[in-house]
Amino acid sequence: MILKSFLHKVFKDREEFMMLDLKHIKKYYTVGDTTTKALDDVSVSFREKEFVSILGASGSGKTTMLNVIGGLDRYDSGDLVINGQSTKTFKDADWDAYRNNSIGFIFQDYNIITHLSIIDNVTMGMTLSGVSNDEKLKKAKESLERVGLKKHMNKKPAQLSGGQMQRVAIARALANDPEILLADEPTGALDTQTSREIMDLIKELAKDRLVIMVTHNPELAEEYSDRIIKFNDGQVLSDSNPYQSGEVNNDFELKRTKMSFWTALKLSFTNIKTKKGRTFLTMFASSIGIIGIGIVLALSNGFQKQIDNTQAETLSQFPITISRVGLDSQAAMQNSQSTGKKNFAKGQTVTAKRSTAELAQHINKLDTKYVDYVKNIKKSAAKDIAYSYTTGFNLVRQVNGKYQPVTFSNMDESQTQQGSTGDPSSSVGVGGAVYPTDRNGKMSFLKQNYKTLAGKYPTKKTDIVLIADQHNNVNINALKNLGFNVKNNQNLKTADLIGTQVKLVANDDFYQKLPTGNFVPSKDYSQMASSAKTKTLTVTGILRTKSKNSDGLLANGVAYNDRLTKEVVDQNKKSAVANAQRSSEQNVLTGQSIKDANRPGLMTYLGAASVPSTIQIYPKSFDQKDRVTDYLDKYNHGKSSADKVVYNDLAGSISSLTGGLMDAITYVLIGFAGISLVTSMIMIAIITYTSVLERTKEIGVLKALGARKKDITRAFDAETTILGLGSGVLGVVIAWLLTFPANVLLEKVTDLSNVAQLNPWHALLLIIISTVLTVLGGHVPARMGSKKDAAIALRSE
Ligand SMILES: Nc1ncnc2c1ncn2[C@@H]1O[C@H](COP(=O)(O)OP(=O)(O)OP(=O)(O)O)[C@@H](O)[C@H]1O
Repeated sequence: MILKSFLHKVFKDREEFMMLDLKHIKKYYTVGDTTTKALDDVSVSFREKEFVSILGASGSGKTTMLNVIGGLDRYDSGDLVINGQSTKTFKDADWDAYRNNSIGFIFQDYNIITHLSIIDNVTMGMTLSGVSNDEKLKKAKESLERVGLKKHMNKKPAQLSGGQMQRVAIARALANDPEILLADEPTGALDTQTSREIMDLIKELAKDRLVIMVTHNPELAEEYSDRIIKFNDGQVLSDSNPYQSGEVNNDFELKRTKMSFWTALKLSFTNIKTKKGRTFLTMFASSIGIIGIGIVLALSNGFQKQIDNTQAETLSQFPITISRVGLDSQAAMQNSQSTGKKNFAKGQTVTAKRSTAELAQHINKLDTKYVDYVKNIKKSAAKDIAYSYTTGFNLVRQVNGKYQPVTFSNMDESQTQQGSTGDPSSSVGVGGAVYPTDRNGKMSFLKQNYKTLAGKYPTKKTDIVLIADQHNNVNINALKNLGFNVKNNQNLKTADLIGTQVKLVANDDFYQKLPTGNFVPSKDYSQMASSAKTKTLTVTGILRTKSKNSDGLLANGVAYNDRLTKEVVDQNKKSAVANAQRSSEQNVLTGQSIKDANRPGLMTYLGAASVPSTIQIYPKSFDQKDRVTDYLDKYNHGKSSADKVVYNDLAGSISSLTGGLMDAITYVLIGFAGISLVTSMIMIAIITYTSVLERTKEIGVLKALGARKKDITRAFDAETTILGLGSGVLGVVIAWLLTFPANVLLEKVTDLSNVAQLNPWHALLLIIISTVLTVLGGHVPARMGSKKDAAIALRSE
């Protein structure tokens, strides 16, 4: 042990430790049919501290040997022993670390990364091995000082002379304090004077390390180096001072390298800065897709908001309607599916089948139980509920001094044949629109949706109104059926209509019983009019819709309060004719037998049944509508299909239609804009590929400094990240700016203000998409770049 340390000391003093040992190294290049033996069984050892020059003809394998020693190129066979450690089992990461920790490269053409500052060039190796910032800077300054560049430290590489550039390269090689300095014709590009200065410097450095220099200049080699090895055809021809044998200093340990993403970003950023114009154009071109999508989203957002607002405003006015005869959309759908088969039937039979329309028809049982259920809808969800009873109104009016029967219908009565259907409600006395009373008893429905064209809003149950459309048209049949003698397009004074009185006669006064047991309307109208039970209805106003949206809410013609119908039903329920009808199998008015289907209609007409024919529920707001429909759906849970009550939600079907339409348009437009995104992705791939080609030399230098494949990929990924982020932000900003002129234009054309609105979340999403797509597009060329052979990369021009 003591002996060993003694020997160690003695050998160390004599600088006789062995640093490198090449054992039968072979490196062949095969291109096509020819094989070049660049290194053909080379065995040579190097001391820990000496200055070795390698001479030889061009193509004799000098650079190849330097590259093999420096770990830039792999030997085919043999072994390279570093400090006693074989490199046969070295993995990529070990080679990377070896280059970084132990090797300093100096090249003929300096290989300075021109877009980085001098300091950054010098510190790159240390950056890769994760040396702290302060230490890096300190060491970089030291080594720059050592090569005599203290004064020029803040210049850009392009501002330096050749000699100065080479000094930077030497400073870079020194900065990490490597054991081995490899110089490939370091003075090849320099004049004699500068060459000498550089050689002095290298000689100085060789005092503490192994320097291996390839040169074509035998004089310089003779003058400066301790040992000259001559090469010929890949073999060692002569060696002026061969190393025989000796101790090995066994303290070889490698520190792994790793480039942080931050370093990669910095590297890419400085590179991008050297080509600002191109970068901006690239970003702009690839932002076009983002601009497109941004605008489409902004517009569709705005339009959807507008549509939603309008819908909420207008469609909430439309009631959910439950009629005695409803449309079962589910049954209708099933049926249309089964009849939708394309094939023609085979065989010689025909099938008896109910029609689609009939199958879809659903008879709702609007009994008291259901009415009570509906009455319990929360007031916060439904503001008004109108129950219409298609009960017959027995009406008479005095025309030209004589009472005559009239109706509230707006059908052309001369066209309908009375009694033909056996359901009098289809032809007589029924009609007109029923408007609901608020659930708190007030009559705000009309005030909300209609304004008075003439007269006043109704205040009592017996007040009735005429509904006109926005052009002041009133249904001519409604007027004729009230006994007015009018022609089409005839103008009437509102004063002539307001105050019109109609007598509403009770069943018992209106019908007389015949000896046969049937009932017929009595003919003595003036007596009916003066009966105690008769009510006087008065037209108090002519109303017109407030906005286009509520047009059609009530039918054009006579409208009356739902409480009036309820009162008539209650009155007529106990009438003789109703009682008779209840217990009769025949129509007590005509004596004809009645079909089952028509019976409920007839019963309600005569007031014998007090179930409503239609229930209209007015949701408080568009949002509350769902609560109402949910409530109605709940009633149907677990009921047989015959007991189910189906409703018609007109507003719902309209809104789902327009919503779907907007979505569809948006998707199509985004699809188009998406194509340009893909285009820009391809463009980025091409640009990254170009960048990889342009930076081949840089890749070689980084690898010589110990960068791993991953680090190279990372450097290019960082570049595409910057590009993608830039184009995303640019695209979003441009799209946002474009919303302003777009809004001005849209306001001029459509009267809608502030339609285009870019949602900040969408903007963020677009930036992320742009970045991710760009990085993806650039990743493949980045990988290609990282796989470039370092030795070949350094040889590239
Ligand atoms: N990647 C490669 N593919 C094929 N052949 C190669 C490759 N690299 C080097 N060679 C060949 O190997 C031989 C040795 O090349 P090397 O560059 O080591 O010679 P050199 O002595 O350094 O020459 P010079 O003094 O001109 O730089 C040459 O014949 C060269 O053509």
